[in-house]
Amino acid sequence: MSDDEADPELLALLRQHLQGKLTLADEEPETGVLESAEYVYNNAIDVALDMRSCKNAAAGIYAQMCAKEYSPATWSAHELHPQTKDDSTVAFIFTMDLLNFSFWSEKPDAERFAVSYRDRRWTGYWSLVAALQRALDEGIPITDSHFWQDEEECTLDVLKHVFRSCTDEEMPLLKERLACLREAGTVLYEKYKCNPVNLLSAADGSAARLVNILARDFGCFRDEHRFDGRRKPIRILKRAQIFVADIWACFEGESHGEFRDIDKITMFADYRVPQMLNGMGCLAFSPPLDVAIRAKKDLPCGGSWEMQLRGCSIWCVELIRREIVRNHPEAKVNAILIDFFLYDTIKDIEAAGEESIPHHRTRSIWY
Ligand SMILES: Nc1nc2c(c(CN[C@H]3C=C[C@H](O)[C@@H]3O)cn2[C@@H]2O[C@H](COP(=O)(O)O)[C@@H](O)[C@H]2O)c(=O)[nH]1
Repeated sequence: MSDDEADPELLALLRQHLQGKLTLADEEPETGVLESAEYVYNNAIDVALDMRSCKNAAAGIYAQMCAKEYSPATWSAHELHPQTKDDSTVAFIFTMDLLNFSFWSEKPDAERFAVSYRDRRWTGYWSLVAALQRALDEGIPITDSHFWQDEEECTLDVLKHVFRSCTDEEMPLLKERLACLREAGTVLYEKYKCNPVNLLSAADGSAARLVNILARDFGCFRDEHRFDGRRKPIRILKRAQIFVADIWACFEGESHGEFRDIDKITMFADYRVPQMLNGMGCLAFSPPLDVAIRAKKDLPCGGSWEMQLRGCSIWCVELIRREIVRNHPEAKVNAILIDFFLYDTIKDIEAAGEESIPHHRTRSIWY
């Protein structure tokens, strides 16, 4: 066959494709979060990454993760997380990550919102998990999407009871939490036979596809924002991603937790890990931003400062992950496990009263 004659087989394939008979295998989906994070990093002026500190942090993080044997199994080691591995656990984690936002308080520790459960006083993220477990113990079907839709049963007062505090401070954004449950109940009823397990089936083993399904079908998971005049929204998708990560970790990568592309999940842009990254010298703040954070000023949701904090944190953990993998090609480490480690570590630092800077203050349903 001379050079200018096309391969007959290729021609046949092309003809079939043009006739719509040949559907190329579904492109593996991307979430667009890492692309968004890199864009924010490249256009940030109030948040920067210190590469030397990122390299040093990578070595330290990897050493400590090895010493603590961080793995997906670490997730279930937390006494409040569900221990069974079945459909009810998927419903629990879905409920938890629908409401997994904004626990911070300006009150002193003794007066801040706290949940009393199993003879302990739980604050922050753990107050959410404790309140859900307590509700189930009390026979309230808080993880059942039929309950979320029942406006007679699932009222704001019932939610206030579920999340009742052992102090005078109420859980923040209770009305918004009820709205999240209502919306999720409706979407699950309309599209997923009322069962969050059907979301996993729709994702067909792809973590990225599951994140995209949550962002497409549930407004309360659509953590996307304008930044720096860019037409395409910046995708952060923190609670959609942490839902996938929690399922993956809880089921230790098997059954409901089996995702062939789990490493596409990024760090979860919350208000704790940026605090940790700054404390390690990896994230640097401009003087005005540094002053605002230390003064515990409100950073408006979707504002430039807040978007730079969230986007640069995602990119920072990605660079730390790449540095770890470059030095340890055999490492079973991804952005999820690095993130879980950083969150748990900043919580230990906070418990010891050794934070070097307060976490930033943005009140929102996104994180
Ligand atoms: N980036 C990131 N953000 C996380 C977590 C977790 C808990 N995950 C558990 C599961 C496995 C891990 O080992 C953890 O034990 C909660 N958060 C977020 O933090 C904020 C709560 O802060 P505070 O009020 O101080 O508790 C709030 O936005 C919440 O959504 C995480 O892991 N990563």
